[in-house]
Amino acid sequence: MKSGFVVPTDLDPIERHPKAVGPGERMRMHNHMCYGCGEDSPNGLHLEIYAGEGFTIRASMEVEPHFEGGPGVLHGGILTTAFDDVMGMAPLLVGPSAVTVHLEVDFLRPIPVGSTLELSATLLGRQRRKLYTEGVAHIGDPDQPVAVAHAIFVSINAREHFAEHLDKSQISDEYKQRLSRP
Ligand SMILES: CCCCCCCCCCCC(=O)SCCNC(=O)CCNC(=O)[C@H](O)C(C)(C)COP(=O)(O)OP(=O)(O)OC[C@H]1O[C@@H](n2cnc3c(N)ncnc32)[C@H](O)[C@@H]1OP(=O)(O)O
Repeated sequence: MKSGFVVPTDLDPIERHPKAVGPGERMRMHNHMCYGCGEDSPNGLHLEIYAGEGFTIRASMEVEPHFEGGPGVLHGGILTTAFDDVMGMAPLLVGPSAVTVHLEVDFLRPIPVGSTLELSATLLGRQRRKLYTEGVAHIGDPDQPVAVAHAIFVSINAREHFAEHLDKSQISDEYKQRLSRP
């Protein structure tokens, strides 16, 4: 497999945040209108995302007919979105809100409509504000991945990062209230 993703060798130590969701528990929804995991997003993926052991995250996704790209198979962009969201939860195990700055996917096998896609993500390490993650997807045999992803997230101050665009949110009032809390 080819990949341009390089994890630095001089990583900062990481430890699970004391307030992070425990292994086996569902990750707290960061935005109920999120296209990936928001339960109120009308056309979203509705991913249910769980914390795993250590620095891992997992989720399942039913490959619905309206996720089709090529005939009978999952659209690659939908898979990429699912990876983005599941891997984007990994930084929350160690604390910070973080946004994607880089995401790459190796598509290994077609994923048929009607299958159940199992996604997992691992936080590989941290260097300053950068959080390095790996994602794996399979549809049955965990030893036969159908796709592998690598991404870098950068931690942010959510209040400052989203301030300029908050008015465009479908739930701007809720967010203004949330982000104004000390
Ligand atoms: C409400 C809760 C939500 C919680 C969210 C929970 C889950 C959400 C899941 C979905 C996630 C998304 O889709 S997020 C949406 C898509 N992403 C975005 O919109 C992000 C757009 N980008 C940005 O706004 C900006 O690039 C920032 C703020 C992330 C970073 O800008 P900055 O603050 O000026 O920082 P900067 O110095 O440039 O970068 C910091 C470090 O990252 C490195 N870096 C920067 N870009 C890259 C890159 N493309 N590839 C590699 N490395 C990079 C820099 O070299 C530097 O490393 P060094 O000098 O330390 O070595």
